[in-house]
Amino acid sequence: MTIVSFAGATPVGPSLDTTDQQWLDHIADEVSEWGWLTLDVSSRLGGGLLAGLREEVDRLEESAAMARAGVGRGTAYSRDPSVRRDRIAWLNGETPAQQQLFVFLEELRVGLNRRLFLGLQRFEAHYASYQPGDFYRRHLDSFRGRASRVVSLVLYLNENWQAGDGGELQVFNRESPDEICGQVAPESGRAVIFLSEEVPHEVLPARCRRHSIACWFRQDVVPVPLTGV
Ligand SMILES: O=C(O)CCC(=O)C(=O)O
Ligand SMILES: [Fe+2]
Repeated sequence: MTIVSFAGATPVGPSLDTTDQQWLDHIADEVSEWGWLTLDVSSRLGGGLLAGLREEVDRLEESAAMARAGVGRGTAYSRDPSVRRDRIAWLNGETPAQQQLFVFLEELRVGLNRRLFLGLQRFEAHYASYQPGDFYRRHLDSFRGRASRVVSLVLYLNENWQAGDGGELQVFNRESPDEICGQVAPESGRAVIFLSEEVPHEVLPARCRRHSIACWFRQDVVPVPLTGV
C-alpha cells in the first residue's frame, strides 16, 4: 500500500477569496456542531475534473489495478468480506486530475486547521469501487487517540444515480450511535465530510457499480508503528 503525503506544496491559503473563506467557515461550523456534513462540490471541482477522475477509476478497474480492501492495520489487518467488499487503488498525485484534486484537498486541510486547530499534517486518498451487492458495514475510520485519521472526506463519482440504486452512505449520530442521522446518495459531485474518530457510518449494499474517492486528513506525519502500542 502506498500512502501519499501532500502537505504544504501549494500556498493556497492567503490567495483564497471571500467566497472560499465563507465556504470553509461553513464546513468548519458544521463539522464542529454536528461532526459531519454533505456538500455539493461539483461547481468547485468542475465537470471536467469529475469526468477526469471518473475516467481514471474506470481505467484502473478495467486494468484490474484495484485490490480488495481490508480493515484494521498491522497485525489486526484483515480482508473480511463480511465487513467490507469494495476494491481500492491509492491515489499517488501523479496525474493532472489527481493534482487538481490534491490542490482542493490541500485548501481544505489548511482551511480546517486555521478554523478548528486540528493540526492536520497531510492527507491520503484512494479510489473505491463497489460492485452490485458490495457494502461496508458500520465502522469508524479511526480509533480515538491514535492521532491518525481525524477528518474523512468521501467524494462520489456516479452520474445518474437513481433512488433504487442503493449504496447510500448511512451516517449515525455521534452522540447516540444507534440513531441514523443521514443517508447520502453517492451522486457525482457530492461530498461528505465527517470526524473520522467520532461518526459511525456504513455503506448500504449497492445495486449498481459505485465509484468514489475516500480521503483522510491525518495528524501524523508518518504512521505510528502498531507493535507494542
Ligand atoms: O464510500 C463511502 O460512502 C464511505 C466509505 C467508507 O466509509 C470508507 O472507505 O471508510
Ligand atoms: Fe469509513
